[in-house]
Amino acid sequence: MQPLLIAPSILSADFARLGQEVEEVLQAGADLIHFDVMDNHYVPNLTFGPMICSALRNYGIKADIDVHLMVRPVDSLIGMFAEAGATMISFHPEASDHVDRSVQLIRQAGCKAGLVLNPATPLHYLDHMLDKLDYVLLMSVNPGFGGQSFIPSTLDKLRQVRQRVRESGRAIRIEIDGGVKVDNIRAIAEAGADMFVSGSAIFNQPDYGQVIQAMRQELAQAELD
Ligand SMILES: O=C(CO)[C@@H](O)[C@H](O)COP(=O)(O)O
Ligand SMILES: [Fe+2]
Repeated sequence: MQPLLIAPSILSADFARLGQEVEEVLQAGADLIHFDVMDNHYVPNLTFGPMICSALRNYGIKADIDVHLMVRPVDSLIGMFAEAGATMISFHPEASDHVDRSVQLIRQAGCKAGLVLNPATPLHYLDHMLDKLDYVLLMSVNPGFGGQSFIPSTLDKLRQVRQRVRESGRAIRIEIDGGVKVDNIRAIAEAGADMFVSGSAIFNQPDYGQVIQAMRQELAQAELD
């Protein structure tokens, strides 16, 4: 099992002071930054693009930036985000006409590539792709908004993804995104996730370090295979 990583989603940060927010959450113990890109087309919300990513790099942020593309089409944004400083890029297979090509573009751009599965997206999207992916991002809410509740059936799906990853024999990370909090993170880890996106549970509290530490304490008690 690889180290368990906590990735705060800046969707719930204070955008008026984004650089400081990212700096603070990293100082509070976060491992990397989750960057939700929404286009008001693939999902019914609109957030930020590559310019904000490069602004964070120019501000001095050195941590991995995990770009979660909720956009259609996908390919035209990949190079722009890589140039802007993204180190990981994931996309939703339903939003790409050529999933394998999109993954190739991400890897050619020097980033880690992830495929995102919505709550109702079947696992067969992983067929023929697991050998080319660096991570699978499993949505535990429907994409588009922060602050939603974790969909409980995701735990079973997570166990199935973990089994597939195990069978692949590759060190593919499994990231979970949506409704992750101190009180469910341990069960999520036990079901097979090793990277945890959390937005509102961290940024809606005054002390980010306290939440991240509480999450790490829960993770330390998880019974992992
Ligand atoms: O991709 C998304 C939502 O579409 C997420 O990354 C959310 O931003 C997570 O926020 P919380 O559910 O943790 O508040
Ligand atoms: Fe996300």
